[in-house]
Amino acid sequence: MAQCLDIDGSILEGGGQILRISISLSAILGIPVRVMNIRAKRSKPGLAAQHLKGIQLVADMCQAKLKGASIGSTEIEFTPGKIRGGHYVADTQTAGSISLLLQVALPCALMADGPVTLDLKGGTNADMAPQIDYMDKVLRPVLQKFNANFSLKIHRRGYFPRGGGHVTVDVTPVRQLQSALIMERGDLLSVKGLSFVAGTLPIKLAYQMADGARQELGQFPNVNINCYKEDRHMAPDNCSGIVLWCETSSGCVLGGDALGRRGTDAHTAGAQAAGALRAALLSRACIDAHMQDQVIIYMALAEGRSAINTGEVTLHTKTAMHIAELIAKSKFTIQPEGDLNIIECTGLGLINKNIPTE
Ligand SMILES: Nc1ncnc2c1ncn2[C@@H]1O[C@H](COP(=O)(O)OP(=O)(O)OP(=O)(O)O)[C@@H](O)[C@H]1O
Repeated sequence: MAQCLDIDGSILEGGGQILRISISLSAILGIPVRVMNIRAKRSKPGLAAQHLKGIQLVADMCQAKLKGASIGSTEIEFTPGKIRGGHYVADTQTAGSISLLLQVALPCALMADGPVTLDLKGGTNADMAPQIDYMDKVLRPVLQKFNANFSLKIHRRGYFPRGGGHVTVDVTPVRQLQSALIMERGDLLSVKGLSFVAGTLPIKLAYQMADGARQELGQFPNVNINCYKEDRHMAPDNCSGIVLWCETSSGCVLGGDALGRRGTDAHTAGAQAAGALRAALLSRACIDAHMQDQVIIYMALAEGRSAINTGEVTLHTKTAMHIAELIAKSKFTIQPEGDLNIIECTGLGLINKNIPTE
């Protein structure tokens, strides 16, 4: 077993993402890690429910030894074993994000020795995290370019503060991730979206969010936003939100999303989601700002050179690159090109020996 690597959780972004990417890479590469100063830059440092359940999920998947993992803990040690296929369950028991449980577990599931089913419980549409619909409509097609495939089924929606959402994700592991060149934006084909309300909130809020989004996206063709109210069995609690995604002729998929807020005009949530997408489209970036940090681990593990043309590089992305360089030793570069930046990496080309050559 390799020597234990110390990771400082307070560097750069200093949030939960450092922990997730460290644990995923530790499990995949078989490198024990000690993560210290966990979420040191947050107002309430240490592990919250989503982080704790996420690392326990990965520990389960690879029969890791996990020390120091409890709510509020600022230091953990993770000694991974072999990643096994099978059925795993994680429940944040709060509105802690299901998407972020998936963010830590998905790269590991792709390197398991057999098919993986994840039953994930918590928040489906939570703040400061991708909405589950973003994972399905934006992350999924982007990851397909890396030969990383998954399917997801939403059984029940969970919102702040109660959570209670339930999503099943099926993952077929791969022998090797492939590199991706996401460099040509192409022409915009269409913008699609969903604008929802749930619980006792009136459907008019969904229409107002969609109106706010359409106004912001006025200059683009084929904007089609589906407004609806969630079935009360599927989503008993109150919430509203909007998720937008677009496709281009070269196969780029970009998104933008927002949740409605009590006391804030619903138009504003729509305009916020659309504003993020509009800015990315006008800059001719090939992925949106939130996708950047989420693809770094796949670039680090894939075979060969990946390159992605994107907007301003976020602190989350620089943080993910730093951790990937530290644990996986993959080298990243950022090359400015006018208003855009090309993120490049020659990946490890990790081979999952349990999966036969196709
Ligand atoms: N609106 C959004 N749409 C899509 N992805 C998002 C959105 N907001 C945040 N994300 C993504 O969710 C992840 C959030 O990571 P981050 O470390 O900030 O959160 P966290 O684990 O909840 O920890 P912390 O509370 O410490 O910030 C990042 O991958 C980020 O890109």
